[in-house]
Amino acid sequence: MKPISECRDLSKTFAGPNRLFKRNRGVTAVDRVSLQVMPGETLAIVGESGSGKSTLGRLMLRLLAASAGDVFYQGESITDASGARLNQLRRELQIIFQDPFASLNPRMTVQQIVGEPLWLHEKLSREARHARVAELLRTVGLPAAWAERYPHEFSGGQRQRIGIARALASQPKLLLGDEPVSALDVSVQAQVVNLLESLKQQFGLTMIIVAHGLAVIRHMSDRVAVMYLGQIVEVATVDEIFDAPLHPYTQALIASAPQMQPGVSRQIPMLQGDLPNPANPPSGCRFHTRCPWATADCRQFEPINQVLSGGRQIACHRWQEINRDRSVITIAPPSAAFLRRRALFEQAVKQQA
Ligand SMILES: Nc1ncnc2c1ncn2[C@@H]1O[C@H](COP(=O)(O)OP(=O)(O)OP(=O)(O)O)[C@@H](O)[C@H]1O
Repeated sequence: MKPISECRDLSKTFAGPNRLFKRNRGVTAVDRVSLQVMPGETLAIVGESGSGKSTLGRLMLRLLAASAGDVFYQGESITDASGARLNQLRRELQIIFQDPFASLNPRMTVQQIVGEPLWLHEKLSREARHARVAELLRTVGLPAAWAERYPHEFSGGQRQRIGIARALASQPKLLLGDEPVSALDVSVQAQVVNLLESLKQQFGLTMIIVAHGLAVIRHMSDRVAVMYLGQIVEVATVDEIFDAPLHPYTQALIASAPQMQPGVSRQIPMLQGDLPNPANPPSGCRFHTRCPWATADCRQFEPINQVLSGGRQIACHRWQEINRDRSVITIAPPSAAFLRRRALFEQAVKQQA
């Protein structure tokens, strides 16, 4: 099966406030990330605030232009897509925003909000638009008769449903949920999560979910990519991430949510300190300043992203030592690219010695 969405060595640097200052290099929010999203799956991107999750999601939807690297959609490079092609992509690649209060135009009725893409992209007649909006509202669990109301007349959960109806109006293939439920009450969160799940089945959608909330991720996703300071440190199935995380950062992240694994959390060091400044990330492995396992090598050299059996990925110098007791892990034969990078790494270690 080929990925529906993919990025290779993707980077995004936001310029600093004053570009005239040479020392102000800006923030590299996403740094040489490679990731694949398979058709029909829900891939979650997790990490602390500021780790680059939203930026990566937006780059993969071409809502943002990359600074370097490539983005592919259905096998086609869309890195430099523009004009009519970009408009077409806007329909197929949709986003649901975190804040249902800010993302809907308060001066437009629900009919106008949800009907806008139908008018813009499909040029549907007024009657056809009304019928389609009514159908979309029913699909997301809202009465069709509410189409003439304004966003302020709805609760947070209902507004998020309107945002979902608007995204569905374009018949998307790939949906990015950028913290889709984090602004909602916990009871409403579960309803919206269940709605997204059932819509995914109904319309055969592929989803990328950007989220802090581990409970949401565990419930919704098939695979999880863990981000730290602009880089992906681990990619695995949701069960592997929660039951046998390999990267010390993933382990700390899971342990920081004690309700997820009562008892187990005590055995793993909790995450200490704050995320370093993304504008000036640590050398070597970016996690070394907070990692209880860090050695001199970790401080000096970036870890190689290793692909294990089943497509699991891990970028940590010491993951095997840290996880010595886990017999479940089998290692796939290393790729030629991995061997080349390891040879370069070993050469660099020798030169430093
Ligand atoms: N438009 C922008 N201009 C300048 N810097 C930006 C911009 N967007 C994001 N950044 C910076 O890029 C880094 C990553 O931001 P991003 O929003 O992608 O992280 P995140 O993991 O999604 O965080 P959060 O969970 O808080 O949304 C941060 O340091 C942020 O300040």
